[in-house]
Amino acid sequence: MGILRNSVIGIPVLVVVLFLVRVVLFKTGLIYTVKKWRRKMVDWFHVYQFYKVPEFNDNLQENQLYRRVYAYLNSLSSIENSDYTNLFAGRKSNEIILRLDRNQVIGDEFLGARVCWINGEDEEGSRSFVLKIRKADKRRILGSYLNHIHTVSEEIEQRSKEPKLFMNVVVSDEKKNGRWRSIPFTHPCTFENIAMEADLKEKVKSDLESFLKGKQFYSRLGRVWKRSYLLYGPSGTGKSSFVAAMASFLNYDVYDIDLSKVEDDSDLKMILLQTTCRSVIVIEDLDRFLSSKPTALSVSGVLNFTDGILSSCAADERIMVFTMTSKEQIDPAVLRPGRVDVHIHFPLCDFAAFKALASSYLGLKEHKLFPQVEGIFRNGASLSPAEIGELMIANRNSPSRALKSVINALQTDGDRRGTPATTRRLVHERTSSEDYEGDTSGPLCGGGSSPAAKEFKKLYGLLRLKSNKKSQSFNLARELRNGS
Ligand SMILES: Nc1ncnc2c1ncn2[C@@H]1O[C@H](COP(=O)(O)OP(=O)(O)OP(=O)(O)O)[C@@H](O)[C@H]1O
Ligand SMILES: [Mg+2]
Repeated sequence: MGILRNSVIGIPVLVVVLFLVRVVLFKTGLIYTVKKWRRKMVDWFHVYQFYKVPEFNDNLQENQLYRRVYAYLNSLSSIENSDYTNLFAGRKSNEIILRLDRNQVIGDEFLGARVCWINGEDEEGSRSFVLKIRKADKRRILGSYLNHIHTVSEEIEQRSKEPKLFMNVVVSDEKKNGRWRSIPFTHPCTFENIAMEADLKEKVKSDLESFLKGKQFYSRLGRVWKRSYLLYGPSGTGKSSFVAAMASFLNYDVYDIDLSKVEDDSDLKMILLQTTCRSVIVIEDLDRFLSSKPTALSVSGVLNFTDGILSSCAADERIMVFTMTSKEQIDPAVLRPGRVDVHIHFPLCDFAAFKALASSYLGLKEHKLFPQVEGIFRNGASLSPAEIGELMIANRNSPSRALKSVINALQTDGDRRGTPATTRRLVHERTSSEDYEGDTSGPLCGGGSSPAAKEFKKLYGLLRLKSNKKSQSFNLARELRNGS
């Protein structure tokens, strides 16, 4: 009876005491001391192995693994539990970053195993990280754990990297190295700013994302890990802006190759070999270069640059982008699949694009003048997004005035786009390109230089333009083709 009474009173008392001890441990922070003792006890019953990652190797060169471990450890959430942590201001306002202090310990878990890292520094100031791992876990996880650190730190570096814009320069013969000069790449354009069919934007984004994840896929196929895009369309339709958007989406550096500063094919090879991985390599106005060829650089030099054996020696994970006004005159071999994987057409504005511009430049979703603008577009008038954007910026304080000036410009300049002025421009491009290609076959080219044939070419150009206008409109999704 006494025992029963004792346990009836004793158990609740014990529960209350344990609860109070727990409250005291947590409130006072003594729990961390208890945990430390418990860890020390557990350590007594395990055999550990230590791995040191020094900051510098024997030749006093930077140990890349140290840099990776540093990035990895400082990204762990358990850094907050370390006894001593440094706080720094980040790049963005209000951003605070945590950095492990020297001789501090940080724990990590991987595949069910607990490991510890010590951020060591000796009296002489040599720094290193020391990994403490149970011998029992070492064989099971060490290899994959180091691989994991590698992958995570690479991602972190990629995310925190400040992209650069590189431009090729002409240097003297003795100094063939260092052909690139760079500045921080701070172009504000993103996919969101570009007036373009939403579906197409999504397709490009997912194409880029699947490219990023495709390392194994490309190596299994024995292909160089690169992807090339052709952006073509009239001036001011957003091709260069799109390149900037691609680069900021990927957080890649941009190498903008000015072909007029490339002496010859071997010079181009040298330039390519000096690019780094994870970059967008851009050649603007390729059609203009192909038709004028101001330097000793050959067309095959440019083609080898895109798909030759040299490509495999240069840095991996590259996006190549070519821009041009029109691809009609270009030899199909230049643009064959594999050489250029994705073609994207940038047309002049249609009403949908105009509305997207009005929304981002003027904050207008609807306006009483919209039906009139739509009617003008339907009649075939058009301007480039750059022209419309400029009018909107100039009149941004008065949306109605902005729309009226767009209507006015469409009725004057825009009208000419669908009729002789544009036609002349395109026919001229067409003719000069045919001259360059020296194509003497086909229905257009019998007696290609006679005035009658020229008239026929102009007419043909006009017909092509009209049919293109219908088919191309702003339905760009069809223009996106992957590897075909
Ligand atoms: N589709 C678009 N959406 C939003 N803005 C655009 C668009 N197209 C052009 N712009 C604006 O027009 C200006 C010129 O565009 P961009 O230089 O990208 O055209 P481009 O096609 O490269 O012209 P070019 O062939 O002459 O080099 C940029 O400031 C850009 O903001
Ligand atoms: Mg451009």
